[in-house]
Amino acid sequence: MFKSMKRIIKWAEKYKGRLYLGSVFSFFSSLSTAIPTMAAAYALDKAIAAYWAGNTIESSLIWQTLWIIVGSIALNFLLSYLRAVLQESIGYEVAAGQRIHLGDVLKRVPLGYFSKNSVGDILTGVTTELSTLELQGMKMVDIIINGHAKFIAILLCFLFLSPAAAVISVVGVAFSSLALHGISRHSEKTAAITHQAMEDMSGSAIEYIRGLSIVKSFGQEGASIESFRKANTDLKNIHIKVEKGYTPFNCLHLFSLKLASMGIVFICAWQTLNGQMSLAYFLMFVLFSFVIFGSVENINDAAHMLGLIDSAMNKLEALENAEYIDQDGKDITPTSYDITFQDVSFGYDKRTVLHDVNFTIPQNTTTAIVGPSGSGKSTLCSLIARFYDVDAGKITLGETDIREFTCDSLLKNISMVFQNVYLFRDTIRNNIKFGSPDASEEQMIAAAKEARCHDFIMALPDGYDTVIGEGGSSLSGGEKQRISIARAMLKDAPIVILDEATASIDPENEHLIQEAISALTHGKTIITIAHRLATIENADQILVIDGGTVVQKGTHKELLAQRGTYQEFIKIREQAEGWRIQQ
Ligand SMILES: Nc1ncnc2c1ncn2[C@@H]1O[C@H](COP(=O)(O)OP(=O)(O)OP(=O)(O)O)[C@@H](O)[C@H]1O
Repeated sequence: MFKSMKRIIKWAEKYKGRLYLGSVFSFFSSLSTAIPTMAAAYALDKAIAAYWAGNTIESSLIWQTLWIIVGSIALNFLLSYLRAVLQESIGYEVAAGQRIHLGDVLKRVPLGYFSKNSVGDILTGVTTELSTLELQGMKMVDIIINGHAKFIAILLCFLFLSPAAAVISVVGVAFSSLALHGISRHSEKTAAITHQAMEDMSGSAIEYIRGLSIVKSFGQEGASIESFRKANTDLKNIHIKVEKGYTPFNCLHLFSLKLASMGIVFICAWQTLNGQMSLAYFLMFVLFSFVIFGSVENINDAAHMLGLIDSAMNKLEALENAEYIDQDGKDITPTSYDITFQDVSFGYDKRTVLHDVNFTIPQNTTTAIVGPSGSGKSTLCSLIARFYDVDAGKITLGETDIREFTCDSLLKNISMVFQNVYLFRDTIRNNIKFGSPDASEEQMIAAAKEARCHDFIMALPDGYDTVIGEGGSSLSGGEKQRISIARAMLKDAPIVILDEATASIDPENEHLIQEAISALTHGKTIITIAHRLATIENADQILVIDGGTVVQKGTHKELLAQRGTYQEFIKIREQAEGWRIQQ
């Protein structure tokens, strides 16, 4: 339990001063809660003594007692307030910083990380697990420190007035600590399983929601609802099992404290009957016997929660320690924008996808990459942007191996337009300005005009302030494409990687997208996964990829003259587009 607490304090290291000062206030606030009862007992004792002596009760005693009670209540309020001000926001402040940091970590890990770790795992880490720490971390530290502080404060009074009652209290707390240790151990053992079940639940919920359109269109519930149901049942069963395992320790913890309360009442009654304690102090002890353990009782929940927090911290540490792809990268400005692949091989996991790839893309030229589905075209583009690192060989930009760049300094030079456009749930303005947050309104509108999307944006009721749905769900495929082109245009990077849309876009949209692409690529180094014959024909260089290697390389004319994959490919494209090109 204390080990977990130390971890939380380390987590909030930046705010350690506030945390400790808050604990000091917490201790004195606990001490001040005992003062009214003690003052009342003292006054009652004096009053009873005066009554038996036949004297009148001095009014000054009543007033002094009253002022002490009012003063200690006010002091308690002030100290509790100061503790709350100092401690309660710490969790939120640390978690907010950590969330940004985790976002940065995820931006810098290789994309392979997301294949090895499920979205559910990562999502649970940055949301649920971090929230557990954020909402509960400081509270648990307070419950444990405050719980013990309150106990020690009242124990000091006991030591002063009845050492026997103090001994019984310590024995009661010692027994309850054994039970708390059991709760901690049980929680440590089960927390990882509980978190895994929560991650599975998130993962299957994401999968189910993502696949809903398919589920509806096929009128089937399918495997996704099955795994959602299974994850739900597993989570319920694990929660019930954990609660059942925790109940005996919890009962033992509460039982030892209740037994100690009864022991205090008995010993004080015995001392009163023997004339060793006054009636007033006996009443005070009866009251204290109920409150002394009140704060220690709450520690059982904290002990259980600390196990969960520990497991959440393990998960967050694993996320934070993920290796950056650009760990040793430097901010480099390339000497030119020539891109060269030298003996490049690469595979996802163990399966090699690219073998000994060699080619050069000279600056300010257009290279079309063609080849059958699954041949490795997108993988080539991902390697240029360093979404993954090559397994063998090297890729250079200018004269420099791209592994020497930081991701930011490399990607500053590259704009990418994907077939599957992702737009953020934000305004159209912010989506266009995503890669260039400092761009002016005029520059943003100019890019939108060049990308042929200004007119349809202005026709929307809120224009550029229109908030689009997650992933761009409230726009058509063609509109999303053009916004992504405007985004790339505004970035104005010297290298453009383009995955040409093959989706069945209507002729009007295709025409607009082609116009937008021509504006985007003017005077740049272009690498395009090309499907349209016009693009292929006009490229300065065509790379034909098949089975993960470059099988042909040259201009359209040169390749058409050769027998091979390219001729086949062109034949199929001609049939698809319904026209023949002139040789
Ligand atoms: N993230 C990934 N993890 C594992 N394997 C992958 C991953 N992405 C692609 N692959 C595999 O790598 C091979 C090449 O894929 P790639 O997407 O580069 O082909 P492509 O030529 O672009 O295909 P298409 O024209 O259909 O988009 C395929 O066999 C594919 O299954």
